[in-house]
Amino acid sequence: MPTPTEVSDSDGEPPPVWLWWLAVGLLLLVLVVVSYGYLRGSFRQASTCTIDNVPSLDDPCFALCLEGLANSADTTGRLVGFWSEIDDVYAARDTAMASAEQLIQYETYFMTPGRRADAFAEVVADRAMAGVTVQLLLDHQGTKAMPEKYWRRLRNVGVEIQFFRPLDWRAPLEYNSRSHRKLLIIDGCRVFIGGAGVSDFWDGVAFDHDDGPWLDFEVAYEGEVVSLLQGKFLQNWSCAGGCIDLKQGLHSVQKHGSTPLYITDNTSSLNESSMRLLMQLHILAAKERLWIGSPYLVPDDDTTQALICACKKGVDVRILTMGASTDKKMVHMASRGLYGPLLEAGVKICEYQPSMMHAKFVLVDDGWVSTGSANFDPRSYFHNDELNISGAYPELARKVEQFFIDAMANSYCITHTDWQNRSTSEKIKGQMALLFRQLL
Ligand SMILES: O=P(O)(O)OC[C@H](O)CO
Repeated sequence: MPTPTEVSDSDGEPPPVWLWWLAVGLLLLVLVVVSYGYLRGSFRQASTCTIDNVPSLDDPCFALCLEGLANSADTTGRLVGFWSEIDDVYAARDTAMASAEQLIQYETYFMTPGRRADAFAEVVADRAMAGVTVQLLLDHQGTKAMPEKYWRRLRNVGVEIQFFRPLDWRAPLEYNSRSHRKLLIIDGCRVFIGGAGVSDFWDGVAFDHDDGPWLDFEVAYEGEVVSLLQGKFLQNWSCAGGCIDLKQGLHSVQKHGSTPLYITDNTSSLNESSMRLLMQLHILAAKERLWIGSPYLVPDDDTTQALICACKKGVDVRILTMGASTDKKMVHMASRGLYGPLLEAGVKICEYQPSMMHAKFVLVDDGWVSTGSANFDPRSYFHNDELNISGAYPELARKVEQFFIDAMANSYCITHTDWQNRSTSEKIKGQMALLFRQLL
């Protein structure tokens, strides 16, 4: 029988040094991630947003609520285009840019190298060489995959380029707040607003299960709304270091033939959110129908309660969102973790199957519609700069309605039983992702 000393000698080999380093490295990594989450407010108690007695959409007080509560600008505009096939979206933008005579202003979040970025470069370079002022305002994080030589080539032909909020070591946490807007303005008189970045991702090439073009759409307006959006563009352009030259913009445009519209923009703030108030007002004003499109769906508790409340009132509440085709699996897991109470209350949640669903919209009752860059998640509510245009616009509502119906035909609507029976690993992943809910 071995003595205690003999046992200790044979089993007590110290772990190899590399294992210690690995453990220390992992510990540090966890510390950095948790500290980052902590400093960004990931574990904070989310501020509440409960609203009672929301006026109906046809009550003039609803518009006042948008203006006063959700900081929305009251304007007018005419719908001049709607595209829901991704080739058509890029073709419409490229054609409009190619026709510009004085000024192209473009603010976007996401770009990657590829044929879409090449086509974009070709058209803006061509216009710049023809003497058109081209101002590109690019989110630094969302466009970081683009090589420096791409921008150099554009700058060399006179394109003005500013990056929104590059990493600054003196304020590194600000890097979390991005410009998520997608805004193309042509000659100060036509604006394009929609979900698509400038990337081959939208052709469905980048991820597993992504077998077709992404589902998205683009809307174009003319009228006074363009001047106000130019102002929004110039605010961020100036913040990013660009000069505001009013010689070429902010034309006063006739209101004749236009429809009232409301522009809601959101800037980063952990305490308040115009976008959340906008969405909450829409949800609570609905009487018959509330159809929502959002790829990233991480509703806070008050939004969930408002959706449940709408269901209880008899409103037809349906949400179209992404399924297994996703560029952000963690967000999808977090979303699914939150489906339960909504499904139980009767909210229809349908995941688009053929490819990534990326459109962002809210359709309320017969003719009210809101479209733009905002998702239903804390990132759009509290961290990013966003832009949505809303209003009673039956012509646009019909188009978004058809888009929604077509998408639903290719979606799987999850039942409460499906949700309860999801795998243990999905439940665990969902809970892990939700630890960082406020940052998603
Ligand atoms: O952030 P979104 O909604 O513009 O989506 C961009 C995607 O993350 C690109 O992968």
